Amino acid sequence: MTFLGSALDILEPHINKNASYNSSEREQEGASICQPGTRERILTKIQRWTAGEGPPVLWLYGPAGTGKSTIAQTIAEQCDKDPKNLAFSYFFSRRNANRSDLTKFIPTFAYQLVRTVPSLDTSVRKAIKSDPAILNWRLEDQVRALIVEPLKAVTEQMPSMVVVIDGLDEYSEDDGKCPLKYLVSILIRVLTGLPFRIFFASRPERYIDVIFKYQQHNVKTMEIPLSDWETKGDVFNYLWTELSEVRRVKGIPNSPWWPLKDDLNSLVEKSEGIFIYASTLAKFVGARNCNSIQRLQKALESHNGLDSLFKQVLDSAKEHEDFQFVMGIIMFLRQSLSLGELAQFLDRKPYDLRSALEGSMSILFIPEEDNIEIRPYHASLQDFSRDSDRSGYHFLDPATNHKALFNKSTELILKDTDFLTESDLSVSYAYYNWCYHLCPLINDNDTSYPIYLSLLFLITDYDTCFQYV
Ligand SMILES: Nc1ncnc2c1ncn2[C@@H]1O[C@H](COP(=O)(O)OP(=O)(O)OP(=O)(O)O)[C@@H](O)[C@H]1O
Repeated sequence: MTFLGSALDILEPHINKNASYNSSEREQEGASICQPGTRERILTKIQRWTAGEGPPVLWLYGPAGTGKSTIAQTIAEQCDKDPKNLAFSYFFSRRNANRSDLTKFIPTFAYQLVRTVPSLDTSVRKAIKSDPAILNWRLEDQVRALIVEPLKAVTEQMPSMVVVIDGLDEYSEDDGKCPLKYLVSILIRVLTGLPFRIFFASRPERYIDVIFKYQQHNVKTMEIPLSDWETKGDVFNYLWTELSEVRRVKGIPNSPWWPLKDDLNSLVEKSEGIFIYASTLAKFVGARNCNSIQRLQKALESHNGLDSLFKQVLDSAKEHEDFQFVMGIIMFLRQSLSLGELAQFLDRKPYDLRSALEGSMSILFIPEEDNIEIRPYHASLQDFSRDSDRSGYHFLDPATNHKALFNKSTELILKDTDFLTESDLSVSYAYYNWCYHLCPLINDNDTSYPIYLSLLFLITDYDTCFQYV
């Protein structure tokens, strides 16, 4: 290795050029910043944090497609302007596995840091010159040699700088790669003693939650759940701006006004505040060479555009052997149950359910408390799961699932020695809904159903029975 030139020249062959907020790969991915008029409150909160308010670590988390990367992109861009205090930005990507290669992570960090603080160039260069193998060292030693020591060597007063790391859930540990928890904990442990503020963003996966909750170095983390921030108004503004642009570009006449405010409101309702729905729709309606007015009408009449997102999440969630069963039960329950009630209903432990559903936390709300209901973030997940044309091999068969629910209900009722008690909500669910789950099975030739039916007629309330039979 030659040492002519600056630290940037030496590091350049060893960095990942695709992962920073302003890489061309990010541009090709369609990375954008938050449209003006959207996300104002949450951006203000994060801007206050970048300016020094609150603990040095921030974790923004939220369901799939709600706009986390767009917020991370906005913060990275803002910090890279005035005052220029972006130390490093790194966007992991599910689609671009090259970004999970951590051998380039710290050299990329050092490279970007030297760009922000040119006076670090000499000490970084010296460090690599003293031992060129640094670039192959383990992560923690690389951070110390390429970031911590050079920062200690500069005499100038360092401003507080921001590190933006997006998509922790998109980092893949496959092929024996360094576990995510090491990466996060090394960064937190080593960097928080320095003038860094670290912004992480990810989906609300349990394994990531555990990393932040149980990290061992007592560094406080500010957690921002994206679902706590109302987005319908933002999605309305977004659609309004995007479709007004479509009207302008396509020369759609102003009278009658297009799009109608009522139509936009219906679309906002359909989106349930999930940005990816709105951005998919805007692309669909605004595509070149199409009749945008007809397309908008079609979008209003059709199901929404979250199917590919559902498939992506379900593909990995179904790896848990119990996932399909528990998911089927949740999708076909007549009314939602809390996690604890559902566990009782299925004669499982709450932990078993959490574990079975672990991979689906970005489309299903899995509460931490047992007394809170499990629910999909987007109601269309149910329609999707029940429609084989949309869901393909993620289709949940109504007969199989109603049968499972009916069987569980009968088991509970027949075991209920405290005849007709309603003290336990899972048993109460069984009493009130066994018939609802039986009805779709009426043509099923399983001979036990007539027997169950007559038994249950005897023990449950007749009004409920006759309502459905
Ligand atoms: N505030 C916003 N203004 C404009 N567009 C937005 C905004 N938020 C999100 N979008 C658009 O919505 C889509 C989804 O956003 P984004 O990728 O940021 O979501 P995400 O929560 O990071 O998704 P995932 O969980 O899949 O990583 C993108 O096309 C993005 O451009």
